[in-house]
Amino acid sequence: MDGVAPGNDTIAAIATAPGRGGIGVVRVSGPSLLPFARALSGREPRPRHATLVRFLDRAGAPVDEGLLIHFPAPASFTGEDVLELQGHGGPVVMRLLLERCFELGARPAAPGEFSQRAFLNGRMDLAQAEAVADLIDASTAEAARSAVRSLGGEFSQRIEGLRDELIDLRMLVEATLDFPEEENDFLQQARAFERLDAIESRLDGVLRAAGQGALLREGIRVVLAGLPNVGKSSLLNRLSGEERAIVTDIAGTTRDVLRETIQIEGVPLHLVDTAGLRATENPVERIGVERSWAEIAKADVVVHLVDARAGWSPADDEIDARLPSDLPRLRVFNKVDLVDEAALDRRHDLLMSAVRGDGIDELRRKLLKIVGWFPGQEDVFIARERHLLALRETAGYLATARDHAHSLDLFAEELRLAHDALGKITGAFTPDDLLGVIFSRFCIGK
Ligand SMILES: Nc1nc2c(c(=O)[nH]1)N(C=O)[C@@H](CNc1ccc(C(=O)N[C@@H](CCC(=O)O)C(=O)O)cc1)CN2
Ligand SMILES: Nc1nc2c(ncn2[C@@H]2O[C@H](COP(=O)(O)OP(=O)(O)OP(=O)(O)O)[C@@H](O)[C@H]2O)c(=O)[nH]1
Ligand SMILES: [Mg+2]
Repeated sequence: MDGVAPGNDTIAAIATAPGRGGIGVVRVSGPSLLPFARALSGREPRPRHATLVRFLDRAGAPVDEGLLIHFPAPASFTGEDVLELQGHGGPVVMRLLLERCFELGARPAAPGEFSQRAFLNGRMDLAQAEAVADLIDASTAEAARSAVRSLGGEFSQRIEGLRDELIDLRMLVEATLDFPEEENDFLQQARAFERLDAIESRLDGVLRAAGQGALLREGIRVVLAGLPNVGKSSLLNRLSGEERAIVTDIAGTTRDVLRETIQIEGVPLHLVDTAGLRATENPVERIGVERSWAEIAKADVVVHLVDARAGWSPADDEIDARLPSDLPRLRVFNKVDLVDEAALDRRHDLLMSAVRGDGIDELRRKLLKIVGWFPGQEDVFIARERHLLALRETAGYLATARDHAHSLDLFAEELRLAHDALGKITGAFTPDDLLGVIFSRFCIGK
């Protein structure tokens, strides 16, 4: 994509996935599209009305018959003139319609370029534009609902509320910079530290809420690990409700990594079943074990399964010691249907039977708890890792500001940095190259 200068050229893309049946939309955005619309249809479309037209080729022969809608600037999605060509959605006819738009002077839209123009023309802020992409990519209904909340501006409004308080404080501080002899007095009198406290606790609330939104968006990677034959694949099948993995009583059944995404309370859980961890001469199994460790390295949480009949063994100690030290883990004793619970050793977080179903609900609850999901929330807005980083950066500057209370200059500077960091979220202060990266990850036509 050529930077982020507001485009003054015309772009076009197929905005619906062409497939069997149904209709398809080609979307066009540019500075002035009435001549375009006339050449395309031989008609004068009425603003914001669907008009049944023939889309004509250069020779005036119909390419397709469909609905044409003209959204004159600035009341359109991008803030520019927008045309929508709603045709018969087959891949060939949609391609012909798109080619015709190129003939009339449009060029292919880059990924995310419609949203980018909407952002650059002030139709939405950056967090809202990102929510468009997150809505499309949502993997659960809850994630989709949260994305709609962010799209509607709930997240942005909370950021703006914070920003306004920060601006108030900054104005106070900056106004006093010219009177250095009053510094100490000033910070006390203006209740600067109380204001800072208030901002910090508000920021804390946003950070927590955004953390929940990021969980909904990204989901969590749960790796099922343990010695061979303890029931990892049985657990994957139980949680996904499908006979996804091969289960046998032969130790070393699973070799390749198996993935299955499920959801708990709308939080996507990316489950990974792995080869049982043991030293082995078998070269195929050994590669499987290496892959298990590679998955563990990328996990958000490990479910360490143990056969309850054998209990926690020295081999389990070895596995546990080799897990990354900060990786959350659940020690789960499986196959409790085969043992007398009273006789069990106590080194477990949970008792379970993948076959009979004991402990499965508790496992679900514990997994959510361990990654910090609070059950029963209704007003979550979608957020991204990028937003969390910006919020943490803001918090860092505010904390440093407090440490610089002896110098109004330094205090003011840290507040300025906090303000800039916060501005990255809505795009009020986002470097162009970062914008390019963000929008290039959207799909074409968005
Ligand atoms: N046909 C169609 N459906 C669509 C879209 C689209 O572009 N075209 N959208 C694309 O994402 C989404 C809806 N988002 C939209 C957002 C703003 C405007 C728009 O024209 N806004 C003007 C007028 C507002 C009004 O009339 O109230 C504006 O904001 O000034 C259109 C669609 C989903 N459905
Ligand atoms: N009774 C009982 N049997 C179980 C339970 N969970 C698993 N099994 C049995 O234990 C055996 C091994 O199960 P798997 O799920 O293949 O074990 P795994 O950990 O994936 O084994 P590998 O892939 O070889 O590492 C199978 O015969 C399962 O039917 C359980 O909760 N109760
Ligand atoms: Mg297995």
